[in-house]
Amino acid sequence: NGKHRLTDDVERIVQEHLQYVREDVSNGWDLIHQDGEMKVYRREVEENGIVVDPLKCFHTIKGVTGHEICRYFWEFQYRMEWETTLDSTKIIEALDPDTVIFFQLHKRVWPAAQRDSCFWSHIRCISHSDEDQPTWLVVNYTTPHPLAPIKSPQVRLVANVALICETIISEPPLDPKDIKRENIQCKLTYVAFVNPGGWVPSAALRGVAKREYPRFLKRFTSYVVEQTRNKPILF
Ligand SMILES: O=S(=O)(CCO)c1ccc(-c2ccc(C3CCCC3)c([C@@H]3C[C@@H]3c3ccccn3)c2)cc1
Repeated sequence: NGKHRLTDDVERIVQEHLQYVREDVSNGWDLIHQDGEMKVYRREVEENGIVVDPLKCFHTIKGVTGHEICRYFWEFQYRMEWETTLDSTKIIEALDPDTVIFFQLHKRVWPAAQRDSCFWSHIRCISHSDEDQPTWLVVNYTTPHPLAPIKSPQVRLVANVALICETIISEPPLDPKDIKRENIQCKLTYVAFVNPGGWVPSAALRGVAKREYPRFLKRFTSYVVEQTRNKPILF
């Protein structure tokens, strides 16, 4: 796809996430939520008294591919179907067929001021020669934009988020055309570094994150399972 002004930034951040996703969560991470295959971890980090806790979630979803999960996460037209924490979302620029810039208004979380966000969103397939299925990923990364002016009282969020997915095919039939949804599953890793962009009471923000991230991941993945149930498998 065509080169654009953010090509180098996108490449750098994608490579950083591909390294980071391998880091294990054994030291310094707290398991804050577990629901079946979903495990949500958090590290407690503050920058100048602002909570910027990194979040890492591992989940295995039966019946969908990593491409399907990433596609529904990246595509604009589905966002308001599964995102319950947004007042609005819109694409303000398309940089290439796989990289767009979103401007979003996030629902206000009392007593904090309302947050808005402007980030480039990039979807990519990383094909491995050895493994049979490629890795699909989406990265959302804050960027300034003339069409997303910072306007008080909204506070600009700073986010660096990645959704990285592998597809597992159990008992692959000889002919790939015979693969059924009961033989596929997606192993996803979701990482989020969100800086609220201004002061929020630490306990309140940690409470919101602990409640909202698992809820949003469960709702999003269930939405994709529902939407793909009777559709041909998108590998
Ligand atoms: O995965 S994404 O890229 C999907 C793009 O639509 C993404 C997900 C979540 C956020 C996010 C935005 C605002 C807030 C707070 C900050 C102060 C007041 C609201 C939070 C905090 C962590 C808590 C939270 C977690 C999940 C959902 C909503 N709330 C998170 C941003 C991007």
